[in-house]
Amino acid sequence: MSHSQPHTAFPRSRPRRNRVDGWTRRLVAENHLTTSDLIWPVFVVEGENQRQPIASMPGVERLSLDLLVPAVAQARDLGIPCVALFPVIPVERKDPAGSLSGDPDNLMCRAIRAIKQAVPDIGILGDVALDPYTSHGHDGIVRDGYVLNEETVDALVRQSLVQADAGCDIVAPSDMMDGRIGAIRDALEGRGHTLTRICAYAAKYASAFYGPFRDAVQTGGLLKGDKKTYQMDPANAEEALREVALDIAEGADMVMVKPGLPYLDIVRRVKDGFGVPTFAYHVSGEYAMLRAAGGHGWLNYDAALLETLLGFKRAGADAVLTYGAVDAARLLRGN
Ligand SMILES: NCc1[nH]cc(CCC(=O)O)c1CC(=O)O
Ligand SMILES: [Mg+2]
Repeated sequence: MSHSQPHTAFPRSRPRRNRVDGWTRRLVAENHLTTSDLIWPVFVVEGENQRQPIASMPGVERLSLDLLVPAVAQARDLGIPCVALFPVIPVERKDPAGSLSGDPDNLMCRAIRAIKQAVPDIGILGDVALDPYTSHGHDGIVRDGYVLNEETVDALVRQSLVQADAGCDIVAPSDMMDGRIGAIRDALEGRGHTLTRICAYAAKYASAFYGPFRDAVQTGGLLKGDKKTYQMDPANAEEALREVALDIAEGADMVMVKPGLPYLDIVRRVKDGFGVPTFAYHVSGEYAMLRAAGGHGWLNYDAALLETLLGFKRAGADAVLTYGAVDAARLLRGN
């Protein structure tokens, strides 16, 4: 390309030179998004041949085990390294203590075993929290309106052990109780699960962006009040670093920041400050916003999704949980 220049006052530095064609842009790209950066969250329901759409999450479905297993195999074929499992528990199986969470034959454990048997080469991240199982929708055992810490940790330990026994590769406590990482780590070691990884939702904020997820797992209607006595205040950043430091000291192998886009500053500070594997959760409300705008033709969903995910990488995330993982993997592979 040649353009005539006025011989006065031309810029010697032209950053646009490195943007002039596709191959140069590729050559100088600082960050890359690959299928290896994706964790795909999926919702599991009881029954057979169940494929239930979720109104607030277009493109996402609750799947029964018989349909989940081939979907996970497809994700594996697309190069996605890991799936995150979330069970949808019928309301009549819920109780105030979330007892079903510790049952070795609950839906979650059956899903883990079925996937491990049929698709052994994909990682399974099992969410550890009581909210799918409690009749009040809180992530713990409630007394006098307060979620009890130690009683809840005991339940989370049981839940982690049944999931690890079922073959879960990564247990991921998303509850924000204090001290649970250490308790779970000790229990896993005590049971010989020395290689089970713990991904700590270390900096999880009390967020409005979880709305569609609560539709998906049908806890929204049950939940009274909010989760502000255990999930973090969106105003705080230094506190997130203290939370991460605690979870690493207690034995976490990976840490999660959640939600994603409004908290990219936290992702960057965690990565720079600790250098540990750092994941970010592009949560249901963030996904719903892209889908809604895309559905109206107000933006291009595919392009906005890839740009969003690359933004997570640029902020320092090693992997991103996103409901758009399969879409992104297809786009990255050009099919
Ligand atoms: N243990 C609860 C849990 N695990 C994952 C999400 C939200 C994920 C999303 O919005 O995509 C939540 C919601 C909550 O804290 O109420
Ligand atoms: Mg904590």
